[in-house]
Amino acid sequence: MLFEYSLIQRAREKRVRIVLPEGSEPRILQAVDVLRRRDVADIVLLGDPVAIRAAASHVGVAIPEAGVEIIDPKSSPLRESFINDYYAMRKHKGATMDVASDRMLEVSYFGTMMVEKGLAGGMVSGSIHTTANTIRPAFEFIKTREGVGCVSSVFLMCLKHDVLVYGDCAVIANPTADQLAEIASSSADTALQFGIEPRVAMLSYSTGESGHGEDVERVREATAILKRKRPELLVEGPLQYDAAIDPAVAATKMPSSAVAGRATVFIFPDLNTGNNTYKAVQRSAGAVAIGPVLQGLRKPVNDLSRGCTVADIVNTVAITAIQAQDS
Ligand SMILES: CC(C)(COP(=O)(O)OP(=O)(O)OC[C@H]1O[C@@H](n2cnc3c(N)ncnc32)[C@H](O)[C@@H]1OP(=O)(O)O)[C@@H](O)C(=O)NCCC(=O)NCCS
Ligand SMILES: CC(=O)OP(=O)(O)O
Repeated sequence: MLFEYSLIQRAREKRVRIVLPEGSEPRILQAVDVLRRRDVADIVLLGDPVAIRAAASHVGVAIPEAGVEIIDPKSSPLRESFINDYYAMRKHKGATMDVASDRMLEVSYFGTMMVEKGLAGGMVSGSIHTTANTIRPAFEFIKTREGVGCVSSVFLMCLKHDVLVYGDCAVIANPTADQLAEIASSSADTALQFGIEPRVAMLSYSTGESGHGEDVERVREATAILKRKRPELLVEGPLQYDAAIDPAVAATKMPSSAVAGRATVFIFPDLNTGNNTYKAVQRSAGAVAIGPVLQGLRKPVNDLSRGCTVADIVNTVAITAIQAQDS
C-alpha cells in the first residue's frame, strides 16, 4: 500500500497527460474518477463522446470538465495528419494510405500516435484489448530507445513486506540468450527507477550445476552475457525460485552467492513461465501486480491485463506518468 501511495505522490509531482483509448470501458471510467479526484494526471479518453458519457452514467461516474478531454478518432481534426504521419512512417513496410486510414480508426493506433506526436505523455490500454493489439502500434512507430534491442516488460509485485520485480511476463515468448540478458538489464533499470535495489536472479530449474538441459544452458549463457555487459550489476544464474528468494534454501544450494536468498529482480526463462507465475502469485498469494510495465520504448506506452481492477488501472497510469516525467 505504501509503495502504491508513493507512486501516486511521484506521479502528481509534474502534470502529465495520459491517453486512455478504451474510453467506454466501465473500469477505465471508474479509474478516471479516482485519478481526477486524486489529481494524478490529466486524461484523454478516446471514443464516441455520447457512448462514453452513457457508460459513465451507467456506473455512476460524472466525467469532470477539468482535466479530462474526450476525442473521437473517427471525427477528430487530428485524424488527417495522423494518417499522413502513419503513412510516412510505415510506407517502407508496405503501408498504403488506405491502410493508414484504417489504422487511425483503431483506438490503440490513434492513442499511440498521440504519444508519438507529443500530444500525450503516455498511453495505457489493454483492459479490453489483447497485449499484442495494445503494443504493436508502439513497436511499429515509437520504437526502442537508443541502445535497447528489444522491448520487454516487468510486473511490480507488491507483497506484504516487499515489492519484487518479475520479467518478462508479457512480451517476448521464447527469448534467446541475448534477449534474456537484455530483459534482465532493462528490468534492473526499471527496478532502480522505482526505488528497488536490483539483485538479479536468472531463473531456471537448475541452481548452479544441479540441473542440465538446453533451457538451462540458455539461462547460463544469458547470465554470462549480462555479466559481461553490465559488470556493475549483482546477477546470479541459473537459479531456482526457492534458492533466489529464501536465505535458508540459498544457504544449502548456493551459499557463496550475493544474490541467492535475497534477489529482488526475477527473470523468467520464457513467457509461459513468466506470465503464469505472475498470475499465480497475484491470484493465489494476494499480491498486487502492477503492470505489465513496458521497458525499452522511446516513449511510455503500457498495457493492462484484461483481468485488471480499477486500482490496477490507477497504478499503471501513475507508473506511465512517472516514466513520462523521467523520459
Ligand atoms: C507483441 C507481439 C504481438 C509482436 O509480434 P508480431 O507483431 O508478430 O511481431 P513481428 O515480428 O511481426 O514484428 C512487428 C514489428 O514489431 C517489432 N517487434 C516485435 N517484437 C519486438 C520487441 N520485443 N521489441 C521491439 N520491437 C519488436 C518488429 O521489429 C516489427 O517492426 P517492423 O514492422 O518495423 O519491422 C508479440 O511479441 C506477442 O504476441 N507477444 C506476446 C503477447 C502476449 O500474448 N502476451 C501474453 C499476455 S500479456
Ligand atoms: C498481461 C496479461 O497477461 O494480459 P491478459 O491477461 O490480458 O492476457
